[in-house]
Amino acid sequence: MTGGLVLEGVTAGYGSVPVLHGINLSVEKGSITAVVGANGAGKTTLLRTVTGQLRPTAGSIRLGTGKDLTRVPVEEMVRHGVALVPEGRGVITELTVEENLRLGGLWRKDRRAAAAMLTRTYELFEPLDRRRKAAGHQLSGGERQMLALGRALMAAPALLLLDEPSLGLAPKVTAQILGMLRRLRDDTGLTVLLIEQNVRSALTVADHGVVLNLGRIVASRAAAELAEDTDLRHTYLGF
Ligand SMILES: Nc1ncnc2c1ncn2[C@@H]1O[C@H](COP(=O)(O)OP(=O)(O)OP(=O)(O)O)[C@@H](O)[C@H]1O
Repeated sequence: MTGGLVLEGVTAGYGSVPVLHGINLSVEKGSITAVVGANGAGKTTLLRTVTGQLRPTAGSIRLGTGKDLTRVPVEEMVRHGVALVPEGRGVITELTVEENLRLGGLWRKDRRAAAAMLTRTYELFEPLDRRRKAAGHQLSGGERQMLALGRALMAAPALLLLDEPSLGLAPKVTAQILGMLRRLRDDTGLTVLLIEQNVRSALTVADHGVVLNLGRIVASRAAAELAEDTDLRHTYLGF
């Protein structure tokens, strides 16, 4: 397996209280991995640790390129090809769609590449193309999620991390957003790590599924297989 992202023995937490205990996880390059688990399982903590908002107290986090992310400051992550779509979406509601997107590509020195990426983003997200001049606060929940995704893609990441993209969205809109992730994976070979409460949707879109329980990985399998494992669903996912 080619690692898009590899975690080895990662332990992390808040203050002296560990939340994640020796996490080993390999996200295959060009695939979508969903991390699911009950409330408090440690999903958000895992994402915070990969993105450098929290420092692991043990273990390592590496990209497939070999780049060691373990001590990379959060603001440097984007330069190493790591982009986060945060929970609550992080769209700047006072700015227009286009201004938000341009912010995502701001750090890139190559202005022509950034302009090309903007065109590409509008091709991918047709609803955003129609609402270029609309302010963030005028958008629907689904459009905001699309904008957050588009903004992250403006950085041309190799690894995209998403925190609860379905939060507050109608099932149809969730399916549309998650369908876009699949298209992106197919078109660009993007590696995706997805944290979701919505287990069914997540395992439908993902190639691989990981179940987290009390800060430990208790299952790591093909997503379709996990979705069919009734015992596992009852024990760890509550349905
Ligand atoms: N900032 C914090 N300080 C201290 N403890 C925290 C903090 N954030 C989370 N925790 C604790 O870490 C554990 C894991 O929380 P985390 O938010 O990572 O879980 P989660 O799986 O994302 O759950 P949820 O879906 O409810 O957000 C919980 O016991 C939580 O109380």
